Amino acid sequence: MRLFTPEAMREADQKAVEMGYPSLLLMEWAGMKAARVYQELFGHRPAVVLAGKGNNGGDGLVLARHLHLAGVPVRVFAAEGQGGDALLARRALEAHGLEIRPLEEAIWNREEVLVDALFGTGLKGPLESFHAGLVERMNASGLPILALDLPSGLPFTPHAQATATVAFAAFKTPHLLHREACGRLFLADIGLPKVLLEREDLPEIATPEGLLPLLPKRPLTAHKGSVGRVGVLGGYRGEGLRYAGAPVLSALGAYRMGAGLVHLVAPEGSPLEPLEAVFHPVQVPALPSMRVEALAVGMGGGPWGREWALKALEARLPTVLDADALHLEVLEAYRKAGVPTVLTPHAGEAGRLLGMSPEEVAKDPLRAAQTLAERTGLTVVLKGNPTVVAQGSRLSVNPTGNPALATGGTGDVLSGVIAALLAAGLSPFDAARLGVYLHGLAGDLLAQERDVGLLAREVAEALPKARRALSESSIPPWRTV
Ligand SMILES: NC(=O)C1=CN([C@@H]2O[C@H](COP(=O)(O)OP(=O)(O)OC[C@H]3O[C@@H](n4cnc5c(N)ncnc54)[C@H](O)[C@@H]3O)[C@@H](O)[C@H]2O)[C@@H](O)CC1
Ligand SMILES: Nc1ncnc2c1ncn2[C@@H]1O[C@H](COP(=O)(O)OP(=O)(O)O)[C@@H](O)[C@H]1O
Ligand SMILES: [K+]
Repeated sequence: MRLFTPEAMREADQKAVEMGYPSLLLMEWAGMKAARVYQELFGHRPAVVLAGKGNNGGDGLVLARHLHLAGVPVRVFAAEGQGGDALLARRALEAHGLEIRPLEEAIWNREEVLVDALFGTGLKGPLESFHAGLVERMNASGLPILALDLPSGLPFTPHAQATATVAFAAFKTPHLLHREACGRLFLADIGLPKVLLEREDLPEIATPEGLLPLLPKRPLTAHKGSVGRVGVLGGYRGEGLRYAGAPVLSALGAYRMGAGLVHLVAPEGSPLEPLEAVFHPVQVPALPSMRVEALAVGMGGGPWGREWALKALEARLPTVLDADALHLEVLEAYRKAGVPTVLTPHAGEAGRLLGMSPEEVAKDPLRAAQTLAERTGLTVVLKGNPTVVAQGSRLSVNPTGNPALATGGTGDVLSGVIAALLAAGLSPFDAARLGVYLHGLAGDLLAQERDVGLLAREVAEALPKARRALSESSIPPWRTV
């Protein structure tokens, strides 16, 4: 599945029309599907539809007609001056005898649900004056808001803060970059010819269907030496073993992701955990002899991070470089050596590598991840919401994960997860996108019970359940209607 920009979506719509597909059908399906979601979420609770004068407003007018036909009480406030399909939608609604009042008179009461059909992909620049005020009034109402296609105002501020959003035909960038404003996500197939949605040049959204074939299989004859062995190198002696837990969490991530054996190389005196690991206490960063197929390097390494990474490079094995191992000259050495490498920076670490502030990175994570991948020639996992995986010109945006994961050590777990998948034979890009998806899904499963107060080790423990959920496709990140 591809992530569309508003422009790419407009192109697809235009091409559909050129192919002979009537745009009015798209609008009809959009409004009808959105009405179906409305009823699923709110039943017969009365609706107030707020419609702009473009096609997004047109979708709202179609929805109003379908709700009316289904017996849901509807009041409609619409901007004046519709043309094209939106005008036809208006006439069709009027034909049913529904009164359409001017948008300026929009008012609602406590029993109602607001349908935001003000602006979709056609918005140019931030909302101002009347529209800004209207959206702020909607948000302050405390009423549920169902946004059609996009919460109006996105990607700018102010914007509607939706309870749920029905995206039409495909997800667009704001759905994933401003997930918080969208509430629950629904994806509505509106009958757009499928070929128009196959755009290899656009970033992919990682989906359960796309990732499932990547899950390493475990044959009956599997043994601990055949399913992938991981070496974890990290920790730092100088500050009284302050981050001694980081490599342990990485080892847990690797085991819970299915590694057959995990070797833990850490400073002398580090905790001998997890019990299942093979321990290699060292005086200084070193690469002991061990039979492994992939490495996770740098967690809790502090000033030792650089040395850990340079020592690890001697193994010439697929490697995950995390945290303190992330230095430009280290990355250059890995690129030169041609070692399959995944780096896992958060916005702060990526910003340091790119010479940007963390805020600039977070503002456009797709571009930041791609720039870092191009500059280093390696596979980049830019962690955050959303996490973005980049390699060369390939970009994959991850839809799982939630703020419950914002707690110390969850990134360490992720490095072990990706290393386990590398050890199982996946390519860096596949190990990264599958690992990130399952790690986020583990967090989502836990957040169903508790949305704060998670421990990183619990995220590791939830990984097998996430793996099961993926193979049964039982926890989709959105609903398709
Ligand atoms: N074939 C299609 O094109 C389809 C489009 N659909 C809907 O159409 C939407 C896109 O429709 P449009 O391209 O008409 O655009 P919108 O309806 O999103 O908005 C366009 C209108 O907003 C005004 N506007 C833009 N920026 C503004 C600003 N900052 N402040 C105030 N007014 C502003 C424009 O002058 C125009 O009147 C999609 O999001 C989707 O909801 C659906 O009906 C499905 C099919
Ligand atoms: N708000 C959030 N939404 C989704 N995922 C998040 C959020 N906050 C943190 N995470 C995830 O949690 C992990 C945190 O990693 P990191 O910052 O390296 O932590 P640490 O160094 O403590 O292990 C990353 O995988 C990140 O994507
Ligand atoms: K909208």
